[in-house]
Formats: sequence, C-alpha cells, structure tokens
Amino acid sequence: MVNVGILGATGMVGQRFIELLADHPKFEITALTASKRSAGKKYEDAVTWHLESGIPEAVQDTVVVDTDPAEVKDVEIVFSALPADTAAIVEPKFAAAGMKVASNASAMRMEPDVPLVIPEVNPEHLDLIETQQKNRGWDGFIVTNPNCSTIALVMTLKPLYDQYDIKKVYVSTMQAVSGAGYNGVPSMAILDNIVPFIGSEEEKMESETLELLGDFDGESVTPAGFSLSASCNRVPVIDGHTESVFIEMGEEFEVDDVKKSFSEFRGLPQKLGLHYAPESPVIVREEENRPQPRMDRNAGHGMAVSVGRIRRDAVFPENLKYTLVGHNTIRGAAGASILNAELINEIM
Ligand SMILES: NC(=O)C1=CN([C@@H]2O[C@H](COP(=O)(O)OP(=O)(O)OC[C@H]3O[C@@H](n4cnc5c(N)ncnc54)[C@H](OP(=O)(O)O)[C@@H]3O)[C@@H](O)[C@H]2O)C=CC1
Ligand SMILES: N[C@@H](CC(=O)OP(=O)(O)O)C(=O)O
Repeated sequence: MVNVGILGATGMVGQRFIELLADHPKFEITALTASKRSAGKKYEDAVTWHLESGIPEAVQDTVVVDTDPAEVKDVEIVFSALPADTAAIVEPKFAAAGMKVASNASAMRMEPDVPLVIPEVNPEHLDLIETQQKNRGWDGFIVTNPNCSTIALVMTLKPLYDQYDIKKVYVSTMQAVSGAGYNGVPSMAILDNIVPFIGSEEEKMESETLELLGDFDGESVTPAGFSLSASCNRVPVIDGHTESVFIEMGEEFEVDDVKKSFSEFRGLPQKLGLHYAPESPVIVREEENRPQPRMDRNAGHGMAVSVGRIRRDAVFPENLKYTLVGHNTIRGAAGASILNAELINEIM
C-alpha cells in the first residue's frame, strides 16, 4: 500500500477524497491536514460532514495536522483540496519536500511545466514532470486535474477531436452548488433562481480545454487550434454539472458515427484497469430527456460522463449539438485527482 495524505481534508472536496480513498486497494490514508482552526482535533470533531456515506471509521479518530510538509510524515502522495490561494503557496512546499502532489486546485494548472491531465485524454503530458523537477530542483512534483466543467466537456470532445475537424465550440453550463463549496452560494441566492455568473469559470474552461487537447512535443504543450466560448451558470442542483454543447464542425459527419465515437472511446486507464477507471468513460443516452443530473451523475460510480440529445442542428445543419452531465466533485474533482495518482503509480 502507498501512504497518502489529504490536504484540506475537512472541505467539500476533501470529504470526497476520504470517501473515495477509504477502501482503495492501493492507497492508504495516513495523514489529514486542514487549516490551523482544525489542526490538533480528531477528524470527526474537526469536520462538518456533508456526504450521505458517513465518515469512514478508519479516519474518525485521525488527528488533523497543520498543512505543512514537516507535519506530514512518511507519505508518498498528497491529494490537494485546498483553496487556490493557499494551494499556490503550499503545494510547491510539499513537492520540494519530495512528495507527489495530485492537485485539484486551479493555482498551478496553467504553469507551463505542470501537467494538466485527464488520464483518458492526455496521459503523455505527464512527461512534463521531468522538466518540472529539473526547472524547480524538486524531488517531488505537482500534477493537476482540470476544472470540473472542463473535465466533463473535454472527455466528450476528445473522441471527436481525434476524428473530426472541429472549428468552434460553444458551451453553456448549468453548474451544481457543490462546485462552490458548502458555504459558497447562500440558499437565498440560489433557491427558485439561476445565477448567470461563476467567477473565472468561463476563462478556465476556455484555456484549460485547449491545453488538454494541445500537442505535446516532449517539452511543452501547444494549445489546440480551435476556439471555444463558454457561458457558465449556477443552478439549484446539489451535485452534477450539465452542459449544452454546440460544435461548428469543419467537415461532414453522421450523428450515428458521432454516437459510436463516444461509446467506443477508451483510454489508458481502461487499458491498464485502474481502480477508478470507468468501463465506458462516455455513456450515450438515447432517451429524449436524458442526461439529467439526478439520474446520471453517478454513472460509472461518478467517473463517467453521460451524453445525450446528440443531434444535427436544425437551423445550422453542418453543426453538432449535445448535452452532457458529469459529477462535479467525483469525476470533476476528487475522483480526477485519484485517477491521475493511480496512473502515475502504475506507470512511473
Ligand atoms: N476540480 C474542480 O473542478 C473542483 C475543484 N474544487 C477546488 O478544490 C478546492 C477545495 O474546494 P472545497 O472543498 O469546495 O473548499 P472548502 O472551503 O470546502 O474546503 C477547504 C479546505 O481547505 C482548508 N483550508 C482553508 N484555508 C486553509 C489554509 N489557509 N491553510 C490550510 N488549509 C486551509 C480547510 O480547512 P478548515 O476546515 O480547517 O477551514 C478545508 O479543509 C478549491 O481549490 C476548489 O476550487 C472544488 C470543486 C470542484
Ligand atoms: N468553480 C467550479 C468549482 C471549482 O472550484 O473550480 P476550480 O477547481 O477550477 O477552482 C464550480 O463552481 O463548479
């Protein structure tokens, strides 16, 4: 077993990490960190637990420590669920102390020597680790996963991008409240309502998508050459981001072939049989009213993206439209970091 720690273990995403790692066949949780407010307390006393699954017995009595590498002993991998501003300062310290940091925070994602990875999409970008260690003189390293809306979108774009010329992508999101954290959106703001703004979300979707699908020459990534425009909205759903996607295609396509590309899409995690690899990363729904967050967010244990309403646009028939749903705190956050770590553990 590999000893792992969770940074920001008491937060929304930290709790998902604990839930997903509790019975992991290869990773054992041996350290939990949080802010100074929580350090020194038993985990069950420090956390306000929000998940239906209950606090796993194995961590209930674990004493939470300060988020400082000196406090985290004999740990090989740390999963970061820290706020971005804290992550920017703290994650490099863990990497410098020799630990492998699988980060879910946005702080380091667009650094040119930090891999931004979805294992089914661009596992080869992990080769940047060598450059990072050389550039920064670290024994450890940082690997990041993308923003939750970006992950779900890119998992559907990848099989299309491999087969078709894509000119432009327009996406409108309907994002669950859990994406903003427990105290992120007041109930008075979101009940009976939709908020058409999520800070920096559109910019992150636009830049991270092109980076993930970009060309890697062994040393750096050249962003993919199409353009993408995102409009992001917060909706009164607890978990599961829904996205309406419109693609301006640069070549002829058949809707049935597109469905086949989605259904047949597989990546390295499936080939290697990684623990959290869903059997089918993209699941095609044929019902006219699916996917829906409540019904589809847990597909593939929350690690698959469901896609439906795949159709040719009636007004602009050279273009493709579909709707997707992905679980934002599993595939979009904790599950994504864990799959990155499983891949690293397997191939490095
Ligand atoms: N990939 C994705 O798309 C998603 C990413 N995220 C990202 O994951 C991260 C965590 O989000 P979320 O769980 O919602 O946040 P929360 O606010 O719920 O949790 C934050 C955690 O960090 C700890 N913390 C806060 N400040 C400090 C500090 N100064 N030093 C050390 N620890 C600190 C908190 O400890 P304490 O309890 O003691 O305060 C808590 O454990 C964020 O970067 C967020 O943007 C979130 C959702 C989806
Ligand atoms: N902003 C996302 C969640 C998030 O924290 O994203 P990021 O990991 O890019 O900061 C949401 O609201 O649903």
